Amino acid sequence: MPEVDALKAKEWEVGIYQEEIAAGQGIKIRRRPATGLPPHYVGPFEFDLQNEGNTPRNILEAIIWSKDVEVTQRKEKNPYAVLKKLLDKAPPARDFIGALKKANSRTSFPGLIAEVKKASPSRGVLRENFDPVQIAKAYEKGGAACLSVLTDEKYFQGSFENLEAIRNSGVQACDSAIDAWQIYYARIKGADAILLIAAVLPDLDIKYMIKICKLFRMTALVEVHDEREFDRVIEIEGIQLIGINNRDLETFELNIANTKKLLEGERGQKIREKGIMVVGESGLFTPADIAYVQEAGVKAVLVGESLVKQEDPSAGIAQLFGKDISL
Ligand SMILES: O=P(O)(O)OC[C@@H](O)[C@@H](O)c1c[nH]c2ccccc12
Repeated sequence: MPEVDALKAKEWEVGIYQEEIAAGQGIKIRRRPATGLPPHYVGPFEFDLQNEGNTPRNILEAIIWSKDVEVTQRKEKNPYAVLKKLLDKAPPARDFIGALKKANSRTSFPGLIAEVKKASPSRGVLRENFDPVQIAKAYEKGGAACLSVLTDEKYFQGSFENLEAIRNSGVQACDSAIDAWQIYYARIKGADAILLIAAVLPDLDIKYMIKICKLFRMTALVEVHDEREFDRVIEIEGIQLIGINNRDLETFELNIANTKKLLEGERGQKIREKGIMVVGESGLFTPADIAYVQEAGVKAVLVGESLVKQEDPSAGIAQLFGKDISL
């Protein structure tokens, strides 16, 4: 069918154009493998070249490629027309940043976003007897201001069902969002916030997704890992919450000094001027770690492993802060 081929050719051209824009912003993660065109469209030489790009370069790229396939399939089952109707039935989004601020002034510690995460690609299974609702309740009892719920099934053994089951505290859907569809779906399942990763999303996508969040009264937590990502994101209008990930998602390397590095000097100044709240993410295990990122300027922290691994996640929070921060 020639029309189908023509459409494929067009999609491929648009894809290449998008990859170029992303690369120009320093984004190394490719949205999908370069599968190339039907062989009769390009010469055999180009076709071979394209297919060289069909192995993901690192775990983050592997996650994005499989997410792209997943979202495409999910969209077919639940197209926008269906989601739009369900949106009205969803419980309204709650003030995620407000909850963090409140916790920060109540405890004088950074507001805690506690993560409900069964497994991760870097650490494997973190907790065998994993009951998401029970863990969420323990987090709340222990004084967490908000929750982060992994929805990715393949790499984090999470799900949207887990998200839906946990609706007592402010919840953030933690997934590699690459498409607006995921924001719609997360909102329907009860999410108040969503994570957007600057290492994956070009500026225009971030801007677009922030608009959708605003429309749904959701909070976007925009995650950066290095100076370049920070400098891109800080210029985007309407961002209220920036996360600094101490974990490099391409290499898994952890370094909590990353939070400090990105908040020093002019960057720290700028973020304070703009009144943007900063979340210190990943690799926080001790009261000293919490004190370190707080000293660097964060008003909130996102913590998974060190809490979810504890038999009693509630007690885990008190251990992490060196103090009982429950009401
Ligand atoms: O388990 P840790 O080291 O406390 O990290 C939590 C959180 O920062 C981490 O899970 C995370 C940060 N950004 C992400 C993006 C996708 C998946 C997971 C994440």
